[in-house]
Amino acid sequence: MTVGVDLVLLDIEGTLTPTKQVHSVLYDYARPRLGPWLDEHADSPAVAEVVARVRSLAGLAPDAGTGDVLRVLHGWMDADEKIAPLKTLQGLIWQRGYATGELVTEFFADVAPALRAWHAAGLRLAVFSSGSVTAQLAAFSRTTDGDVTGLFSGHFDTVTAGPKRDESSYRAITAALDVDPARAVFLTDVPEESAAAAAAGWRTVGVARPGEPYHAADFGAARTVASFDDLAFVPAALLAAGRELAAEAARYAGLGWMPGTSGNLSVVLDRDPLRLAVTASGVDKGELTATDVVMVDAYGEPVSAGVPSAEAGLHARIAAVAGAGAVVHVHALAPVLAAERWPDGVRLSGLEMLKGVGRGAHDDPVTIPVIANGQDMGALGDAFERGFRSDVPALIVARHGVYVWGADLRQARHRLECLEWLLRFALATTNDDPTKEL
Ligand SMILES: CSC[C@@H](O)[C@@H](O)C(=O)COP(=O)(O)O
Ligand SMILES: [Zn+2]
Repeated sequence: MTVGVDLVLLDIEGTLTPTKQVHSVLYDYARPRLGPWLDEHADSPAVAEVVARVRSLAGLAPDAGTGDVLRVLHGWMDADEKIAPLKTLQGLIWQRGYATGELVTEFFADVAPALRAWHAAGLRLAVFSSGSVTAQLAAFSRTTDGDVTGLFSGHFDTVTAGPKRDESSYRAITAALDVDPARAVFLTDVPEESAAAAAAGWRTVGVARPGEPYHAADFGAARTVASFDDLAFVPAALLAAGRELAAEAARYAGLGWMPGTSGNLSVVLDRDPLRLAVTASGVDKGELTATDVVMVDAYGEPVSAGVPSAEAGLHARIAAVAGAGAVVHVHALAPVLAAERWPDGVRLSGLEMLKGVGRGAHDDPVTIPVIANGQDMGALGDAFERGFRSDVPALIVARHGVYVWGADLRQARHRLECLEWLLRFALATTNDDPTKEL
């Protein structure tokens, strides 16, 4: 099932990394270093604050010595208490471990490819872990899959967001990231965390990995997966565009303008950088579903999963040059016949329907440019740009089809329907004298 979301929030332990890694590798690394760290950094304000908070939380005397503080810290660690001053201290120690290369984060094998794919598709990624933000950044800077810090646009811990089983923490994250929780998903292996996020309006997926402590946990109504391979996330806007493109393509197919698998449609998702949602290649455009859509860049190259239309490069060029919000390409017959009759451009005048392609009045003529067909979209794009006029929203590719664009799919459709009518009229009224121009 493909889910449209804008943001993926991730738990770490048991979700991205094996739990044993935290319990044996990281805790074993931190435990013997806690005491020396307190001694070595006694002058550091951060450490002084940690010590003061431990004394107060554990009910120690305000001047209790390092030995007493250390005993409390070790007790919390043994009980796996996620208490903020302990987490802060561990974070500092781990940070040095990652910096020196003594520690390397081991992700589950399915994690890094999924994170990279989601990020490449334009999803925002963020982390919510009981490990401190400092520890999170350090852990992601040195992983079995390299430095992945660049993939994340937000880090939250129990200090910056609140307890992980508390609904308000997820509301705080929603506010901090300025995201609609209905378009955000939280992945965790702990059912209580999943429930708290769901109560705050988030989508949730339970991660029940084989061999992990919560592998048999009950996530209630939430979907559960054993691996990120089972998750298909696409940007919510891409899925919505796919739905719109599929409905639009069905209309054109119904008109007989998309024979076989011909034709393709696109809408602009973003201008900076340019991103378009374009129909998938080689499929019957009358049978498209919302997921038969691919995000492409300014060159028509895919930036999400799937194979985009072979003509995506021309769509992107038209969107960039004309500032169009939607581009449609169909293999209706009239435009191709018209280009055959008037290969230097199809001049149309004296018809009320011209107002449907952006002219001011019936006596405001227009010439639809014609370019030669080819398989190189860069060359087609250059030819389009040479003949481009900002007040002509159409292009005929000889012996191929027509491109029409507009602010959105509806405007492009209205223009295409009117243009197709004009071209049929032009052909029918010049049949006796094919050299005649309207
Ligand atoms: C009948 S095949 C036509 C294609 O070669 C092409 O011109 C077309 O319009 C559809 O290509 P597509 O890659 O499916 O978007
Ligand atoms: Zn085509």
